[in-house]
Amino acid sequence: MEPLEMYDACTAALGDFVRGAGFTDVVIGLSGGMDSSLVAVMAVDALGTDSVHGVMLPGPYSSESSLTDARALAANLGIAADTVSICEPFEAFETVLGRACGGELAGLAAENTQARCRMVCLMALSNAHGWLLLNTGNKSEAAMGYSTLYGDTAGAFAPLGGVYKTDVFAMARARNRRAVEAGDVGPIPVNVFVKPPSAELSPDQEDEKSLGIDYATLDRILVAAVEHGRAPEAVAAVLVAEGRETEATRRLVDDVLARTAANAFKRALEPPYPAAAFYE
Ligand SMILES: Nc1ncnc2c1ncn2[C@@H]1O[C@H](COP(=O)(O)OP(=O)(O)OC[C@H]2O[C@@H]([n+]3cccc(C(=O)O)c3)[C@H](O)[C@@H]2O)[C@@H](O)[C@H]1O
Ligand SMILES: Nc1ncnc2c1ncn2[C@@H]1O[C@H](COP(=O)(O)OP(=O)(O)OP(=O)(O)O)[C@@H](O)[C@H]1O
Repeated sequence: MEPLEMYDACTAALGDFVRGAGFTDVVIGLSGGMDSSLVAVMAVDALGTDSVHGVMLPGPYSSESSLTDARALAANLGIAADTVSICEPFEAFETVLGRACGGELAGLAAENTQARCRMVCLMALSNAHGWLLLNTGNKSEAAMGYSTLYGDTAGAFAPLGGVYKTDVFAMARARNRRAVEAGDVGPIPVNVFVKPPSAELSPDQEDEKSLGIDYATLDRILVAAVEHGRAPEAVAAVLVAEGRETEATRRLVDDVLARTAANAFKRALEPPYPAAAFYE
C-alpha cells in the first residue's frame, strides 16, 4: 500500500472508532516526536480542529526542542495544546518509592514511572472532559515491546498500531506533501523529521540505541518474517547478500524474532488498531 493510502486508511479508521464509541473529542500527548505528531494530524483530518486536544507533558529529561516542536505542530494544526508538567508527580513517586525500590527509584522503574505519570494525567483529562485518549504506538515498537505497560500503551485506539515506524515517517512525508501541493503549510515541522526518535525517559536516550538496531533494518526483518512469513534464514540471507556479516546478521534476525515472541503478552494488552491489510 502507498503511504498516502495508508494514511487515509488509518485516518478513516480513527474517525470510525471514535464516532462508533459515541465520542466526538480526543486527547493526545504531544511529545514533539513523529508518532504523536502524525496521530494529531490524523485526528484533525478525521474529527476537525476543535475536537482534538493536545497536551504537552514535559518531564525531567524532556528537551526544550521537543516542546518547541510540539507547540509548532499544534500551531500549524490550529489545535489547543495545554502543558501539564509531570516533574512534581514524578518527584513524589521518587520520594515515596525510593525505599521500597531498594534505596532509590532508578533505571527501568524510573523510566517507566515517567510514562505512567503521563498516562495518569492524560486519563484524568479524558475522564474530566469526556475526551477519548488516542494511543500513539506503532507496529515496530509493539513487536519489540518498546513501550511501557500501563504507560504509553494506554489509549482507546492506536491509529498507527498496524504500521511500522519507517512507514510512519513515509506517511508523514506524504501528508506534508499533500498539504504543500494544496498550497498549505505541511503540518509536521521539519525538525520532527530530522531528529533521532527518543523516548526522553533518561539522559541522551535514543530509540535506536536502546533497541540495539536501526528502524530501517528492524522493519525489513519484521515485514519479511512477520508479514510475509519468510523463514529466519531467508530473511538473514537477503541482508547478507547486501554485504552484511553472516553470523552477526543471523544472530540479529534471531534476536529480533525472539524479542517479538517474548513480547506477545504486551501486544495482547495494547489497544485495537486499523485492520487494513497494509503489508499484503
Ligand atoms: N510473559 C508475561 N506476561 C505478563 N506480564 C509480563 C510477562 N513478562 C513480563 N511481564 C510484566 O511486564 C513488565 C515489564 O513491562 P514494562 O513495565 O512495560 O517494562 P519493560 O518492557 O521492561 O520496559 C519498557 C521499555 O520501553 C521503553 N519505552 C518506554 C516508553 C516509551 C517508549 C517509546 O519510545 O515509545 C519506550 C523503556 O525505555 C523501556 O526500555 C514486567 O515487570 C512484568 O510485570
Ligand atoms: N513530553 C511529552 N509530552 C506529551 N506526551 C508525551 C511526552 N513524552 C511522551 N509522550 C506520549 O507518550 C507517547 C510515547 O512517547 P515516546 O516519546 O516515549 O515514544 P515515541 O514512540 O518516540 O513517540 P513520539 O514519536 O510521539 O515521540 C508519545 O507519542 C506521546 O503521546
